[in-house]
Amino acid sequence: MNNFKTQENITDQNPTVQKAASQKITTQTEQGLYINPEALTAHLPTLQYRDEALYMESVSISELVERYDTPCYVYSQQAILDVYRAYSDSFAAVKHQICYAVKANSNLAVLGILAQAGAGFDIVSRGELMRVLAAGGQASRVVFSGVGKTRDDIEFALTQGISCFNVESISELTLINMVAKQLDKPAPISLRVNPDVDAKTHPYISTGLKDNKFGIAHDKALAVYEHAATLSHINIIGIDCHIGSQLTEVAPFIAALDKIIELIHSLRDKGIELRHVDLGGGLGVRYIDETPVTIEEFAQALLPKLIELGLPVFFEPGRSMVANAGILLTRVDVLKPTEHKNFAIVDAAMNDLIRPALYQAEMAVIPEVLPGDGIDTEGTQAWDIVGAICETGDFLAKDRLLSLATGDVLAITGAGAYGFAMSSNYNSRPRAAEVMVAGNQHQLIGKRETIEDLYAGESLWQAK
Ligand SMILES: Cc1ncc(COP(=O)(O)O)c(C=O)c1O
Ligand SMILES: N[C@@H](CCCC[NH3+])C(=O)O
Repeated sequence: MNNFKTQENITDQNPTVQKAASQKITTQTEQGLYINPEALTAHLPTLQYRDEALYMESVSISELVERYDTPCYVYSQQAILDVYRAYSDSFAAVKHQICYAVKANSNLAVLGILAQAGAGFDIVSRGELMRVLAAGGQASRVVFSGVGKTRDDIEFALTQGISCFNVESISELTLINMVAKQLDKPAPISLRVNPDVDAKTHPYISTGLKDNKFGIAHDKALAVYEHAATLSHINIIGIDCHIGSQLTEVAPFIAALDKIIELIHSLRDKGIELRHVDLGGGLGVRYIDETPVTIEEFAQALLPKLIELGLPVFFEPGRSMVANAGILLTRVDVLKPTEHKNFAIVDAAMNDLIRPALYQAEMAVIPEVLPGDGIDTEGTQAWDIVGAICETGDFLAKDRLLSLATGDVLAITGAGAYGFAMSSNYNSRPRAAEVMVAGNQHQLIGKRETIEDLYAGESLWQAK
């Protein structure tokens, strides 16, 4: 049986990393990457070791595994609220609204605790708005982003009384005006401006470059605002931008803000006065050993310009609110060492967590949160942690130095954002359970799907 001795195993075998491994989060060797679980969790807000056992808040992970089984997402309520408060406190010097980006994690319990804390929400579909309302959120604190809002979406959002549509094209503006006229209810809008700023992030999650589908080009925005001002049922109230996700530096945010401020001045010159500026989301998190700017540093960098501007400011954080509040627990089913590579096949897969497959995202794996009593392997080796799906791209982590046995439960950290929210049923796999922890309490907040659930809405062809 394994116990929590991975670090000793690796340092025994490889004296060159002996000292480094004791303090550093990562040690890269020729064989693979070693992640020191204790150094990693020292940077995670509510995940920590007590007597070599892993806890989230005051609940031991082994208790959660025994109760809810694997694969299972677990979220810390405290961690989510702490980040929300960090945003609120850091921007206290300006009037602000934190509109949590629902797409990052749209579980009702997550939305509910944020709604209770006073958060607003950034949504991209009618479905997300319905979730916010079902969780007790207020429509009057909702901003609606997205490039493809339908007539149905617009009608529903307008009827519910959302705060603002972040408009991404002229054709959307025309449609919103038309729907608003039919309902005889003027629509509050911002234009989402694409400032053509390099967010220096993965190309799939960069949204503020002129080649990206998002927003209205910065050099066209003034003309589109002037056009919007002529429309009978459009009420111009703000300006918006969102340049990408997992930004670790503040410079791209500042570059985008400068361009937005320049536009606000030009709009004032044309007699168009705005009531708020929305700077989107995008602040990055530490998955392993990245060093993104903190929320406090982010605020300190933006505040002088925002105070001078004198407009209320909206933010739409998604990842930074929830990523490090969540883990994905998964069990090692099969160990398959081969001549070239060692594969650990676990019970979670790309259908549960697609970020590694889609963006080659590196997420940390904590071994042996519950030791298995299955087939052990000899000490620390490099493993690819893979799912059982029939895709070569089905991996959760590659070349990780770990000591594994079948039955071991592993925790993938940073899984609170874009984890369950992006999951699917590929290969007819039921989606995982979701659990929330608060203090010494825990609760199932998302039931594991059954296989019958997967085809409950389907029917056999009936020949006539
Ligand atoms: C319009 C908009 N707002 C907010 C977000 C949230 O971004 P993040 O999760 O990086 O904070 C996104 C996603 O990137 C988005 O597209
Ligand atoms: N899904 C992405 C972020 C997308 C942001 C949405 N605009 C990720 O996991 O990193």
